[in-house]
Amino acid sequence: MVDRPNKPSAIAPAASAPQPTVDIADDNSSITATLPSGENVTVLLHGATVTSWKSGPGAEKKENLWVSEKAVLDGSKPVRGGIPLVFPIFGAPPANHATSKLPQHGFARNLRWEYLGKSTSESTTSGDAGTGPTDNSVKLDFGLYSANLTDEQQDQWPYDFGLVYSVTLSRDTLQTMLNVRNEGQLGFDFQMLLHTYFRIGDIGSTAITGLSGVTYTDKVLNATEHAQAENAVRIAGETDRVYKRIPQSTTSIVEGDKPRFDVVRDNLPDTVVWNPFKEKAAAMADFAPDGDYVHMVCVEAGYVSDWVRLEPGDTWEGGQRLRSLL
Ligand SMILES: O=P(O)(O)OC[C@H]1O[C@H](O)[C@H](O)[C@@H](O)[C@@H]1O
Repeated sequence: MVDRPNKPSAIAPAASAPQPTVDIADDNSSITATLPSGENVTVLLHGATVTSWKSGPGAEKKENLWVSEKAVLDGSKPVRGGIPLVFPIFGAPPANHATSKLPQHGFARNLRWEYLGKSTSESTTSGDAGTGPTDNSVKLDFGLYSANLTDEQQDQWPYDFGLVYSVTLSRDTLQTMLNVRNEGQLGFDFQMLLHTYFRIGDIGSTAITGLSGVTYTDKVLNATEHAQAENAVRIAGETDRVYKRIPQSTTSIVEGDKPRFDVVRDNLPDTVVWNPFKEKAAAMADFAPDGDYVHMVCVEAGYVSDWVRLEPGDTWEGGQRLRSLL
């Protein structure tokens, strides 16, 4: 028999057993963080786009985000799905404005971000004091700086800035926060938006609530202004609405009579509700399968009805907390 004096004791005391830790996988194009309880998030460095977020009570975690089967993930165009980050302009830029030369939705979703690292935390949930199960969370930080822009992009938007985007995963929530710092000598104006594509069962039985009484611009109806009369926004055709200066902080996505997601805005006054529906979905080269518009809805928290003004040396922070109710 082989003598193995250094073999660790098989009956080590429980207290010294290693605690399960957050797993981080980095394949040089994306970062995936997995909690010991199985929830996970993947962030593509291209655009710092969240491309997957899985959670749920059982061992089999469920995908919360919709990503097109034809989404382009190689950095040559923005990702059709997940959470693309829109900065410093939402939509087509206005004429005669500092953003006029930028592409639709700006440059942040088109550039490779830097992974800055992770921080983890643990909290003990209720139960007997100190002995309940442990809840882990992990925060992934990503950075984009004016120096990361091409010369052409720097000419198109000639400001010095630093962006830090923090994606925090905990048991049933995903928080995404953007910190914007003006590092230059000139003040600038920007818009930002978190273009979240939620995966849903069926658009026909889905409603968006929490927008009652809010004024919106209907981009499908020639940018006309309306007030949201009903509590539930239902989608039965192409929908593209900018809900502005919303007093309530939470917007919910309800499937049938069951709440499915809560979107809690932090320092973001507006929300865009978008579904391309049948014809527009079929016309988009990177939207697949064509019929999947029934399985997605975009509820996009942002600062888009106005501009955020940032003077030299100042910082601004805003974002969202998504809760998956499974
Ligand atoms: O095709 P994209 O540039 O990704 O934009 C997709 C959509 O984004 C937002 O929801 C806008 O309100 C829509 O007008 C736009 O069509």
